[in-house]
Amino acid sequence: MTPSSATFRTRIKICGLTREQDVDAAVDAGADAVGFVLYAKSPRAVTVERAAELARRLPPFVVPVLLFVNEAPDRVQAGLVAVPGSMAQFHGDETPELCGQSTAEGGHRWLRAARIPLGAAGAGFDLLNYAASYSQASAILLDAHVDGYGGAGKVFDWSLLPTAVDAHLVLSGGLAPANVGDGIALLRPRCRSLSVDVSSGVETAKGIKDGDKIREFVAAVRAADALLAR
Ligand SMILES: O=C(O)c1ccccc1NCC(=O)[C@H](O)[C@H](O)COP(=O)(O)O
Repeated sequence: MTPSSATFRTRIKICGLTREQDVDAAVDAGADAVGFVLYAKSPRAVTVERAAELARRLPPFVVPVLLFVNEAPDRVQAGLVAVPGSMAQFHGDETPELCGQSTAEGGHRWLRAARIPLGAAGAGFDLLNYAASYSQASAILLDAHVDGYGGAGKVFDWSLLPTAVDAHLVLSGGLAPANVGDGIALLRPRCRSLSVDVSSGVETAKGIKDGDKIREFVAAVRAADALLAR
């Protein structure tokens, strides 16, 4: 269950990109994936066409992730076709069946966002059952459950998570250079693999990323990996 090697490298997704310079900064800093929010109500929203345009800047092996909230399957499929090499992130109330239906054509990989209540209420979230229900997902992205679905910069109580989850996990929700190392140290031993995802913590405004904050965040992840490899 735990990573096969002590030198496991935590993968990084920088989310909510809207500008060319921010895509370039994320790639240059070492991001493994970049997220484009296709949920129109988000202040970070981009159109499919804009996501495709931004994604054309990506070198090979950096994955464009398209974020959907309760989107119709045909529009999810259209987005995945419009952005070659992309994967979907379902961040609404999509059922396992709907996620599968939306990605079946083309066999796209996809992420399921699990939105965990803040504070002690998070103890009631049954991640083991949730992960089992979404066993076809490439990974379960753990985010804080706040109004507006996501991108709120809020941290849920990581200690409430089970001590062992047989799934690839992506820790998300209020991450920043100051806390990401603690999250990696706590959660990496509990899952098949751990990645991290950040939006607010590397911004100066919603949808406007800061290159220095991105570089700081990546450096903090690398420092955490180095510490755990000792
Ligand atoms: O980022 C948004 O605006 C957003 C809107 C609606 C649904 C999902 C959204 N973002 C999803 C993400 O994957 C974010 O990176 C994640 O929620 C973490 O955000 P933050 O706490 O700001 O780092």
